[in-house]
Amino acid sequence: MQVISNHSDDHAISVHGIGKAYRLAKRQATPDTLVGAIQGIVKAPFRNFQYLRSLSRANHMAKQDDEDLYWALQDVTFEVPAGEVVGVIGRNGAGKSTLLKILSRITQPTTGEAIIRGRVSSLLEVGTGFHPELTGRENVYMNGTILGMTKREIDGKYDQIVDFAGVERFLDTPIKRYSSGMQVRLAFSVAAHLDPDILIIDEVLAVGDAEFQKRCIGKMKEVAGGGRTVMFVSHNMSAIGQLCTSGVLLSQGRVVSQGDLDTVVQAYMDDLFRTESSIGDDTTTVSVQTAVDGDPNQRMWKYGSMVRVRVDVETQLAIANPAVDLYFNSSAGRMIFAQSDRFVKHFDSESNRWVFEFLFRNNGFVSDYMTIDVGFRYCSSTRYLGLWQSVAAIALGEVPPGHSHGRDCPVAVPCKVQLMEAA
Ligand SMILES: Nc1ncnc2c1ncn2[C@@H]1O[C@H](COP(=O)(O)OP(=O)(O)OP(=O)(O)O)[C@@H](O)[C@H]1O
Repeated sequence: MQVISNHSDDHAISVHGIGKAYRLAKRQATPDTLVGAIQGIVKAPFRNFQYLRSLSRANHMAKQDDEDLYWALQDVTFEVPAGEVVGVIGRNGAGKSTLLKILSRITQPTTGEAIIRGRVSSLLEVGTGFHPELTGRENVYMNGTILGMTKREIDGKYDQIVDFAGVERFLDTPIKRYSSGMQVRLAFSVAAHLDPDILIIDEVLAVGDAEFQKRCIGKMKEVAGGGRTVMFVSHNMSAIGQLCTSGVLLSQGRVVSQGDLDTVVQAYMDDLFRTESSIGDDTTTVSVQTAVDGDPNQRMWKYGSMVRVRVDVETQLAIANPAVDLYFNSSAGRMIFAQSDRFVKHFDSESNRWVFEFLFRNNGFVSDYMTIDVGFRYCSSTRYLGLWQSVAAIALGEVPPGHSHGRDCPVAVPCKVQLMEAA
């Protein structure tokens, strides 16, 4: 249950059986009588004491089958040779940030140990590592000192840090007045320039603009080229591919693939980019299939190609006005565009199945990937049924050289929506 710093061995990072448990908050029962309320007040100190003790037990005596615990990481074991650039990937909530927090000593593992060989510099959530009341300049020196650098060493790096971050005019302004973009630029610059042996970066590319992202990747390459070890979390597979030499794939807190980058990324794509799935309840099943240019196995929705989203609805309910809604979301979880078919005129009471087809052309929306939320609902005077789930995801390609980026219409445009009775 510890994070150890050590300087022998060829591995910069060795992680053995790391687990991290969080204790789930329990809802307190509300008394419904006056006597119950008085009893509650009398017993409160004892209850609080028990609760605090249970919180400390999460770190020391956590059992894998304890129902009050949520295991964000379980049995995570891997080693990173010095000088390697490792991409840590996985779906939202897989445990990536928790792992980086443990390696950066921001939080302690509940089980297992991490051995870190060398000085670690990390950039985790926006704002961590900075004191909000101190100025940009003071924070640069504070971070350098924490990393074990002398004032003279920091002086030597100072101009490069400020240059890279582009915050010259705000150096004497307290950090709390910086925008989140400025904070990230400065934090990244500090982390990357202070000569760490191990650089740990969590999803910095999600905050900055495209130009800054490019410079970050360049800088991280430079750091890696100097023989440093880099651990980099990103949802952006193109950035991972440009930068990393190996990967670790986390799924539900466990390592499911590690080593060769191509193999790890492929395992992630297979897991993430389902082309078929279904949701439902006792009465209704909604199945969704995607196909790109007619190929149901194709996961890449490239510039210029068509994606067909087919939604099959089978229901035992006699319903009117069924509606299917599609929401396309970026990998950062932001909705990019939506398409609804709310005005279904055709309804055959004999049939309990419909097929909705939506067709979209990629007119220049290129990024890493999008997920599709599909919802089916109907309203009647007495009943409402709503089924919502993220059911499919499609990876986007690059715009081929010489083609327009479709700036006038960057999102895909639905070209056809139709309702057909199933055969
Ligand atoms: N302080 C906390 N208390 C309780 N649960 C937590 C805490 N921090 C993280 N978790 C949970 O642990 C799991 C892993 O979270 P983590 O942030 O490490 O995932 P992630 O892979 O980085 O996700 P994302 O890609 O969305 O950033 C999530 O289910 C999260 O809700």
